[in-house]
Amino acid sequence: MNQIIKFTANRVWRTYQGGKLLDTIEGKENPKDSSFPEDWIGSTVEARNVGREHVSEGLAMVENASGEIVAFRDLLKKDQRFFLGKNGNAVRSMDDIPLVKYLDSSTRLHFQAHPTREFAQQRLGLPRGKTEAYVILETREDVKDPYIYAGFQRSPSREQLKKWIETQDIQSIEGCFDRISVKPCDVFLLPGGRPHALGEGILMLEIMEPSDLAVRFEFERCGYVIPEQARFMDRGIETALDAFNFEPVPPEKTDQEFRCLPTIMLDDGQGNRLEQLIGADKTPCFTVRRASVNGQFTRQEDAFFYGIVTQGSGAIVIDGETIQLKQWERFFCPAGVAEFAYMSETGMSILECYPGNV
Ligand SMILES: O=P(O)(O)OC[C@H]1O[C@](O)(CO)[C@@H](O)[C@@H]1O
Repeated sequence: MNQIIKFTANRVWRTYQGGKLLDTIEGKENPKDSSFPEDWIGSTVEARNVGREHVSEGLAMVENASGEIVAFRDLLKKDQRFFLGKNGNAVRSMDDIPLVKYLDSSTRLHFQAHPTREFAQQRLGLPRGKTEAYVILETREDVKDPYIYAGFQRSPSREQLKKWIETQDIQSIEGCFDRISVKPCDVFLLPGGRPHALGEGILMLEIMEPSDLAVRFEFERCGYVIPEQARFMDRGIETALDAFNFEPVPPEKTDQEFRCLPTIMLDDGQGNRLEQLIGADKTPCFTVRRASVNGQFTRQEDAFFYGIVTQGSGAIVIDGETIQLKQWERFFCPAGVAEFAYMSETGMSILECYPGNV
C-alpha cells in the first residue's frame, strides 16, 4: 500500500461554538455553528469530553485493505515501520504523531492553559503535554479585528489568579492579556504552560502534541458551564496552577515569543517553494512546512506527514499513480513513501505536519 491515506470529516464536540465553515467545506445543506467546531484530521487521540463518555470521539476511522472500517491508529500499528519510519535506529513511537485539527470558532474560547510535556510526564503520568500551534487560514468577515490572547502580558500572582478563578472574575483575568491581531497566513506557537484564549471568527489549522489535556480556568462560555471534573484535568486547583507559566510576555515581546516567521527551504525559481513554518529551533514537538506548487514539484521525504490542501487544487503522484487533491482535502503520507510529486497547473498550497526534529 504505497499510497497516501485520505481522511473524511471527523467532527468533535467541544465546549464552545463554531463549525459553520467546516459544514460549508463538507458541503452540508444548512451550514451552521454548533458544538462541533473542530475536525480532527487523521487523529490517533480520543477526545476527553466529560459527560459524553458514552460517545467515542476524536479517533479517525479509515478503510483497511479488506474494506473494513478501522481506527487509523490501529492501521498504523499494523506496520509501524512503514507508516511512521524510524527515529535513529528505533521505529518511531505512536506518541510522535502530532494531533492536527481544523478549528473554526464563532465565539471566543474560554481561557485555558495546557501542560508542557515535562508536566504531563512528571505530574500526570502521561507521555505528552499539549504545546500547540496555529496556522490562520481564514477569518470571518463580520469579525472586525480577529485576535488571540497568548501568555500573560501583565502576570497576576499565583494567589491573585487563584482568587479570580475561584470567584470567576473574568474581567480581571481578561485584564492580564492584550489582544494579538491575526490574519490569514499568520503562524503562532503556544508552548505548554502559556495561558491563552482563541478569539471568535477564526478558521485555523491547529497542530499540537497528541493529547486533549486542558486547564480551563473560565468555567462558563455562551451558556455552557464546564463540569468541575473538566476544569483542572480532574485534579485540584493547586495542580492546575502548577501547570501555568506565569512569566510575563510584555506586548513588545509577544511576536518574539509566539509568532513564527517562515523561512525558505527550497525554491526552484519556477514557482515551487518549500517553507519551514515551525522547525526544531521553535519546538521539538512537531514540524510544520508549507509547499507551494506551480507545475510539478518533486519531493523526497523520509518522515511521515499529514498534508492539508489549504489553497487551490492539483494532484500527488506516487509510483506513477496520480491521486487528485482538492482544496481542504487532508491525507497522511507514510514515511515509507520516499518520493512523490505534487502537480498543479493552477497553483496549490499544502501544509505539511511532521513529527518533531525532522
Ligand atoms: O475546552 P474544549 O472545548 O475542549 O476546547 C479546547 C480547545 O482549545 C484548544 O486547545 C485551542 O486552544 C483546542 O485544541 C481544543 O480543542
